[in-house]
Amino acid sequence: MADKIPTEQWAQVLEKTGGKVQYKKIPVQKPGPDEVLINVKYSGVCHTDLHAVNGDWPLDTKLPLVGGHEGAGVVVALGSLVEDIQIGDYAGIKWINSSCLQCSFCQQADEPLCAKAQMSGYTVDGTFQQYAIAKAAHVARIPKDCDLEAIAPVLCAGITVYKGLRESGIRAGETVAIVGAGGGLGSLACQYAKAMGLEIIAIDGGADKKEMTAKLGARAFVDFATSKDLVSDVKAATEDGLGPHAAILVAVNEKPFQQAAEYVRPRGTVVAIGMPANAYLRAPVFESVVKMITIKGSYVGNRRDTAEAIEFFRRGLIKAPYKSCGLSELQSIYDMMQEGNIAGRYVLDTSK
Ligand SMILES: NC(=O)c1ccc[n+]([C@@H]2O[C@H](COP(=O)([O-])OP(=O)(O)OC[C@H]3O[C@@H](n4cnc5c(N)ncnc54)[C@H](O)[C@@H]3O)[C@@H](O)[C@H]2O)c1
Ligand SMILES: [Zn+2]
Ligand SMILES: [Zn+2]
Repeated sequence: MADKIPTEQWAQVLEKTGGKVQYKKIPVQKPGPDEVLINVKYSGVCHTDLHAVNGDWPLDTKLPLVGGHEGAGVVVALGSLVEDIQIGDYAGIKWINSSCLQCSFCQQADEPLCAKAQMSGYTVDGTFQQYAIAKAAHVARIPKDCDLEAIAPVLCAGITVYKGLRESGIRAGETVAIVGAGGGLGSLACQYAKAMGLEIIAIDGGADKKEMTAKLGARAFVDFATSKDLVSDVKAATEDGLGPHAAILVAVNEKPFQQAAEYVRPRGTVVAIGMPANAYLRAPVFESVVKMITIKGSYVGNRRDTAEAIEFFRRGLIKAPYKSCGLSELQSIYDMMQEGNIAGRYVLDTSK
């Protein structure tokens, strides 16, 4: 028997952009006809949640806001139209909470590009609460043999970097630079890249992140804080000195977005994923032309990418480090993240 659904629950609520989150009790919502209610057991904390708190993107959030979009839990209630997922199933709430499923983008499985897409923990309440709602069509299906705590970071970080690696067109045996490799997305990117048979050059700062990325499978580490010439150091880290085949940018500063086009090899691809505030990509036109460089953005993933990213995890290929703490401690995680002091991901236990 499923536990009775309470009418009230613990949540972290942001009242005002730029303020602090407040741990308090709020009502549990009821799912609409095409929605499910999920008892969120664990939620990862993504840097996007911090962008939402700081209000540093050119896109307003709802307010008051319950953030969070890496929620892993158990389905506890179904809307009247929902048939393909059952009470008791494991499910994940990801960034794309819903989309219209009708526009030309949705029809081609580009649902993140849907103009009517709703985003968990941004335009609708997310996973920093014990019970959260999502459209049944969009919730991630999580197999029962997966650990809900460990899989939480896959639901944004994992899907996003898996998609970004695919978008880069890189092939097994080739070399990828992962920029911001010691952070949440970066640590997952190292694991997906390793599982895909890629050589990894990790770029980030500090001894902790160097050690962590080495354990995750990186062959080389370039420290952005101490390197005197980052472009040459990255090129020098490739066997033939020509630079990596692709760069996956998951850093939260602008500078690396202005360096990558200079160190990828001819025909190389730069994939922008991180979204530092007010930042621009920059590339030298002459070299980009004569080296035939591709520069592109990559935004989360669709439902198929979600299923594939989860399958890598289920097969035991994705073991990214995470630290656990209680939902009540979210503000202190934001403070550490702001300073760039988190190696890997934090996962919140919503029962604490
Ligand atoms: N495109 C998408 O779909 C998508 C999805 C999720 C997150 N994001 C964005 O990705 C970014 C990263 O998120 P996260 O949760 O991994 O953040 P994080 O804070 O966990 O990690 C960021 C990492 O970047 C590193 N870094 C900072 N400056 C750097 C530099 N100059 N060179 C190399 N590394 C540097 C930091 O040390 C840190 O390890 C955020 O902007 C987030 O909003 C985008
Ligand atoms: Zn995210
Ligand atoms: Zn649509």
